[in-house]
Amino acid sequence: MSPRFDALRAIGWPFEGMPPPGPWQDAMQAHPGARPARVIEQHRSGYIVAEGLAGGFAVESLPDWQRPRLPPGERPAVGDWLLVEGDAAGDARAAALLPRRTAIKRGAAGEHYGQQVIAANIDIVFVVTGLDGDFNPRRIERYLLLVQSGGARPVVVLTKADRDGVDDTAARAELTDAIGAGVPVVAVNAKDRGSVAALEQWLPPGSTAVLVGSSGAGKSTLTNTLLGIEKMKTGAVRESDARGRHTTTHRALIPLPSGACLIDTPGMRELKPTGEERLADGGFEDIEALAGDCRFRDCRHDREPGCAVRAAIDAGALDAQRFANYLKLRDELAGAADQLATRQAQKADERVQGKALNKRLDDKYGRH
Ligand SMILES: Nc1nc2c(ncn2[C@@H]2O[C@H](COP(=O)(O)OP(=O)(O)OP(=O)(O)O)[C@@H](O)[C@H]2O)c(=O)[nH]1
Ligand SMILES: [Zn+2]
Repeated sequence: MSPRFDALRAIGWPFEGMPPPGPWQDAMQAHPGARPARVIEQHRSGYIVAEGLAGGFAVESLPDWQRPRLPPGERPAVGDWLLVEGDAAGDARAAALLPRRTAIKRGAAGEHYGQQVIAANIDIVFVVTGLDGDFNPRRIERYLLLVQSGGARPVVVLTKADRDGVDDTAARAELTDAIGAGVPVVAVNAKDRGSVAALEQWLPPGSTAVLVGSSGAGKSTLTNTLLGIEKMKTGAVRESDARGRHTTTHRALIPLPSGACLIDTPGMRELKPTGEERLADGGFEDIEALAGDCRFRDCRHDREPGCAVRAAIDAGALDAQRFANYLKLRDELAGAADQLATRQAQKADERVQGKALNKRLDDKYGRH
């Protein structure tokens, strides 16, 4: 059966039909009986995938993906494209994972590789922040680190620009100080179609976007405005919900009129920077590269002789403020890494104690 590319396109298939020559095409030719489908949920023994907008179906995982020590890059995640064989209504099986283009990763305590892929093949991440009390340049900076380290492109969306007393010029200036000028920043009224249309330039057909940001930042409002639906389950509904939550999470892949697709899963909604993001991948590559030229491998770039980083600052090649941000972040990351190590040590300890307890029970009552 040949793939239905039109249907796939609506859920983010990045080509107009067959992939061009390259690894995707090779994989498809190596599995001529299989067809592409996109992962929308990840479960212990398999995946829910979609071949279009009509419902998902279960596929059995490849045994290889069940190995506990599999590097995170090799286990499919939400947003990945699989090649699947068999009947969607019955015995569908995964045959291969198509190479991943981008990944949003997060440090995960207890994972062997310390990292977990939250979503794959995301082109654009809208980092959504309200221009009200929610506004916090440091938090935005953390999100950017998280996004850029996986290869996705971030765009900062400042919502509630229409609110009284909001000064988006001042907010932008503050933000540019923190993150530099390389990342687009757009201020919008998330409820207004004309205003939100400014985001469409990042939403071409076949692309995949996600919205991240704190609760109340305006993600649902933006989603609905992008969809052209005036009111769905946003604030008004939520206020009547005792648990303070609404339910947009069951729609994992949302096709937009622009031809792009939004991924909205609980994992994405809860995406928060942990502090374990890697500096080298997160927009500080230049500084890390400079550090490689310092005379001492453990140079703190403080007063050490032969410090390439200081030399670059003195020569005006590196902005002192960016370097200060880098140092702050580096200290925070070191703190987070310490905490992580402590947690992992505790876990290992608990496991050992658990085993000892099991053994005592086994000795007493026989194997259980
Ligand atoms: N005036 C104005 N209100 C907005 C704007 N964006 C969001 N709001 C309001 O802010 C409240 C929260 O917005 P939501 O879209 O529910 O926020 P969310 O990010 O989806 O929140 P969670 O679902 O909890 O993650 C709602 O009452 C929205 O109407 C905006 O640009 N302007
Ligand atoms: Zn140095």
